[in-house]
Amino acid sequence: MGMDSALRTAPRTPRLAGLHALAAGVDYARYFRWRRAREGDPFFVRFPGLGSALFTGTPEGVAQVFRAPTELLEPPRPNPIEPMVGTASLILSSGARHRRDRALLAPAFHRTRIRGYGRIIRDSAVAELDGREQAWRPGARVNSRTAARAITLRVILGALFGDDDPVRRDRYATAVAEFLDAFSGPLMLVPALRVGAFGHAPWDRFRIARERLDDLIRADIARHRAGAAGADGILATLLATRYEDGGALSDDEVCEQVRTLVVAGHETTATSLVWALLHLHREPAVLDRVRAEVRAAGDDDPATLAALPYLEAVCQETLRLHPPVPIVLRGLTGPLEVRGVELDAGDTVGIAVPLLHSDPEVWTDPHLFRPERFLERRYGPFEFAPYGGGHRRCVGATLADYELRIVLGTILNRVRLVLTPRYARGPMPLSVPHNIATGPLRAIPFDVVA
Ligand code: HEM
Repeated sequence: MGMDSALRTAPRTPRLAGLHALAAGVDYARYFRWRRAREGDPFFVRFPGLGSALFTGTPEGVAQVFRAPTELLEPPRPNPIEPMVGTASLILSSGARHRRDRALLAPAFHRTRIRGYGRIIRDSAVAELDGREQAWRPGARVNSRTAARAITLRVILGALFGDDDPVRRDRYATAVAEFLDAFSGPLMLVPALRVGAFGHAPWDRFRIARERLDDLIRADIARHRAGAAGADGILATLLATRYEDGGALSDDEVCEQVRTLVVAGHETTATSLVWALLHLHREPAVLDRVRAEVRAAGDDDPATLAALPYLEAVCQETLRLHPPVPIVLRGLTGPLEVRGVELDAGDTVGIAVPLLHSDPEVWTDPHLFRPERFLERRYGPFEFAPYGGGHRRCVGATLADYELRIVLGTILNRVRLVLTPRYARGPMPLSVPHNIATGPLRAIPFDVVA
């Protein structure tokens, strides 16, 4: 049975599909909960212009998808983020090509290499706290989104290029911000809008911003090829590695992989830092406990911070309640059954991560921020999946985990913050899509008190 014949509970008319898409766009987590409450799991969601997907958010359904034979699963097409990352990107390649490129990229993200990035991560956090005309001095108000983005961009650039050149950093910061801002929600979800209009359409602005970023990346590739750059970064590894048949990535392919890593490795981690800081400063008992653990560790040695169990639990609980990538999609190349629904080649299946992370069968008081749960029990890969799963699980997961703990630990060690009253006590802000990741609707301000 193909997807259409199984569409028993899906919105059927374009008008309804549009309303559903709107509801999902305004508050996707609530929309998912509403569908689960109304129809159970799994259910279909139709995105105008992008097609339908069967969504599941139960460990059983997730296991069926992540355990399916790899040749059955590929990235869905058309893909909302294709213009951002490009078709050569690891995120969008499939089959033998994906296997080959993943094998090429994975060593740069291996546990042993990640430890080497610890110093870059700590220094990036310290530079943000100490630099920029003492933006974090007592009495100052800090925009946590801007600060977190500055730190995570610095980390990924340091990991990519193996050094920290302030001129290049500034150029990239501007180009990446323009690029991300130019890729609006409508451009992502409505492919029909991806047309130019003599340089004035949103699509034109996006392409110009992408070209600007690519110019910077191509200049760095040329510098590396000419031997004028360090050999420690991920870029050097990408350029030096050869496939089994002796072939190598072309400059254009390297450019798309680098653009992918900048985009995938920057906003996701930044948004998690903001949510973690927000929760900690709304929950004094949790903040006290994690700060005591960090202080007792004595200094901000990166490896020590990364190994603190309660700090790790805080980061995991943040990723549970606010998975930055709330939807993980697969296009099918053949038949697959997901919780009793038979899907076929050409169909799309999705994991609704917020549902999985709030499944009452798995999580006690799922709506509460309670890091202790991660110390009391181990959760399996089909219960807790902020990094997706199977053969396409996030290649940067180890780096991201390491980065979250070190940056958060460094901030907690060095400054005392308070939330403005609106965020200290008011309702939690809505989570909305920002480019490749989701994050709080508004920037969350903190006052520095010491
Ligand atoms: C908190 C931070 C992060 C989160 C929550 C996150 C989440 C994800 C998720 C859910 C996927 C899709 C997995 C799937 O389809 O099963 C993914 C893929 C990916 N992520 Fe991350 N990510 C994070 C940080 C990073 C970082 C730091 C990098 C690199 C520097 C990175 C690079 C990638 C790449 C290249 C893929 C595509 C992997 C593939 O298709 O083989 N991510 N990420």
